[in-house]
Amino acid sequence: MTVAILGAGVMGEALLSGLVRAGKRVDELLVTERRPERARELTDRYGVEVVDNATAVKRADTVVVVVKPQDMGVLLDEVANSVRPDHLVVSLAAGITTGFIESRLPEGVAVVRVMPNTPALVDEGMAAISPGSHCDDSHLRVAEDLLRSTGKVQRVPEKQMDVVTAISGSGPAYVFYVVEAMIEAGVHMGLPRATATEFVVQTLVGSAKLLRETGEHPTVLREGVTSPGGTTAAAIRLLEEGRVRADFLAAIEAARDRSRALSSGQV
Ligand SMILES: NC(=O)C1=CN([C@@H]2O[C@H](COP(=O)(O)OP(=O)(O)OC[C@H]3O[C@@H](n4cnc5c(N)ncnc54)[C@H](OP(=O)(O)O)[C@@H]3O)[C@@H](O)[C@H]2O)C=CC1
Ligand SMILES: O=C(O)[C@@H]1CCC=N1
Repeated sequence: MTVAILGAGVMGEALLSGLVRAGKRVDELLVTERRPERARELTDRYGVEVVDNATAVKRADTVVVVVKPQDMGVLLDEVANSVRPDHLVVSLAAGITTGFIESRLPEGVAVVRVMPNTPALVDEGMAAISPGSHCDDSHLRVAEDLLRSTGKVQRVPEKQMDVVTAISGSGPAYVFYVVEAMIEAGVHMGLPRATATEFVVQTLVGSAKLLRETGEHPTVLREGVTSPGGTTAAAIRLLEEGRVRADFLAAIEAARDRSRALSSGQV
């Protein structure tokens, strides 16, 4: 089965590299890119063939579109004539609905909407997938197999996609933001940057593993760290007074609203 990835920037390359790591044959992969230097880079790195969008679609069974939401309309118009009824089109674009994609393609084409995230680069991705109106279970299974090469995959109703985008699609950025803040705090108080980075990153990895392996609620794990009258309680008190929890809610609502706005074509 030949898979074409249209637009191999950050997320397209994450999928491409995951498929290659998972043992997908490179001669069953095609990539498209606008800039020749980027195309050369991808060929050098993965040995993958880079072609134009129409050629990629014609030669592929599954077409994965990974351009920015703002570029989707133009790209779909460009390839619509090359799309066949037996194609599966998989979109990784934030906000863009399966209805929007179906309306730009020939009647009856199966479309799956996916929201991946960048930990896919290290096979720890979390992807949500939703079927369009012409999808059956076999289409969803093809999309699941593709995404499983980069981490976990879960089916969700499309109406949940904007929230999922705000939580797990954008989520790594929130985590990196907290990591940055913790490293800066260490440096501010005199730790060498390399030392602060090592301590914060390992704390993050260890905490994530603890959450996953124990299955405990985060509140229980936090209580385990928070000794009565101790250091953690002093820090958490400040975070609560700073309304950090309320800010997270407002920030994630803003991301959800932005995803909704992208679906209605707002740039
Ligand atoms: N980055 C992330 O964490 C996540 C991204 N996504 C989604 O993935 C999509 C891509 O995002 P991301 O990878 O970050 O963005 P990038 O800008 O890194 O990648 C998009 C790529 O598509 C190329 N491109 C644009 N138009 C065309 C075209 N007509 N033909 C061929 N190639 C084209 C761009 O080329 P050029 O450089 O010339 O513009 C660029 O290399 C978005 O829709 C985003 O919502 C989803 C989840 C997470
Ligand atoms: O910021 C964005 O719009 C994309 C979608 C989710 C993560 N990055």
